[in-house]
Amino acid sequence: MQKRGDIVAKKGTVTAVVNQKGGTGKTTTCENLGIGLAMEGKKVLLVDTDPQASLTISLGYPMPDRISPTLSDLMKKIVSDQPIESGEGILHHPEGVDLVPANIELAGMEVSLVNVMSRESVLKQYLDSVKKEYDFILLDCMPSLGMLTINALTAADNVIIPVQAQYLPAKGLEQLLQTVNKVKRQINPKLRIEGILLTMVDSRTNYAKDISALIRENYGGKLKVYQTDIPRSVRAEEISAEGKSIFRHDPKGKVAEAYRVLTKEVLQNAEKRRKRQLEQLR
Ligand SMILES: Nc1ncnc2c1ncn2[C@@H]1O[C@H](COP(=O)(O)OP(=O)(O)OP(=O)(O)O)[C@@H](O)[C@H]1O
Repeated sequence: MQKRGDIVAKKGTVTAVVNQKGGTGKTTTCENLGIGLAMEGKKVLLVDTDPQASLTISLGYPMPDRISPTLSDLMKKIVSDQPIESGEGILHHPEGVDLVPANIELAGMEVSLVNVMSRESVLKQYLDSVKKEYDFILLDCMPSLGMLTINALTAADNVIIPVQAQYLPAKGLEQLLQTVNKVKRQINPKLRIEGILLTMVDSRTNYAKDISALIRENYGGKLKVYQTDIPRSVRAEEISAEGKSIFRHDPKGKVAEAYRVLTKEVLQNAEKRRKRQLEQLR
C-alpha cells in the first residue's frame, strides 16, 4: 500500500522494460525514454540488468568488463549483507542520466542466486536504498524470464513491453503476461502493466493500427498500447555504436521525435496516476 508521503514526494517509480524475446527495442527504449525524461528535468537512474550489457555499451562504455563495480557487485553486497556506500557503482552520463552498469559477471550472479534466501528480491533491496534520489528508475531487462527478470519484476512498480510490430508474438506475449501476473500474485501486488510499445514500425500505415487493434481484441482492453509508436530508422540502429542518445545523434529525425512524444505520454500517465492515488487516499 502506497503512503501519501511517498506519492507527494514522487518517490521514484521503478519501470521494468521487459520482453523475453530478443531484439524488440528494450535497450533503445530504456536509453532514449530515460534521457527523454532527464531532458524534461526528471532525475533518472537507468539500471542495466542484462549480462550482455547492451545498455552500458550503448551509453558509451564499450568495455563493460573493465568497469567495477557493476550491478553484480552491488547485488553480491546485498546478498552478503555488506554496506553499500551512497552513490557506489553509479555512473553519471553526460546526457543527464545516472547508470548502474552491467557486465558478464551478472550471468554468474544470476546462477548463484539459486542458493540465496529471498533470491527474487535482491535487486529490489538495492533499489529501495537509492529510490528516494530519483523520479524514475528504468530497468533494462534481459531477453529471458530467468531470475534476473523476476528480480526486475519484483522491484518494479510497472512494466513497459516493447513489441516489434511486425512479429507480434501472440504466444510469447501470453507467456510474459502469465509471468507478470504470477509475480504480482505471489510477490509484488502493486505491479502493473503500463503499456505495450510498438517498436521498429516500418511506416505509419494501417499495419500498426491493426496490431494495436489485435492486441486490444485479444487482451480485452486490459492492456494499453501507447499512442506513440517508434518508427524504424537506420539512425536508431547507429546509436549503440555512437554512445549517445537519438536526441544527440539525430535530433531532428523521426525516432527522436517519437521518443520525445513517448516521454510526454509517460509523464502524463504518471501524473494522472498520482492524482488518482491522492484522490483515493482522501
Ligand atoms: N527504431 C529502431 N529502428 C531501427 N533499428 C532499431 C530501432 N530500435 C532498435 N533498433 C535496433 O534493433 C536492435 C535491437 O534493439 P535493442 O537492442 O534495443 O533491443 P533489445 O530488446 O534490448 O535486445 P536484447 O533482447 O538483445 O536485449 C539493435 O540493433 C538496435 O540498434
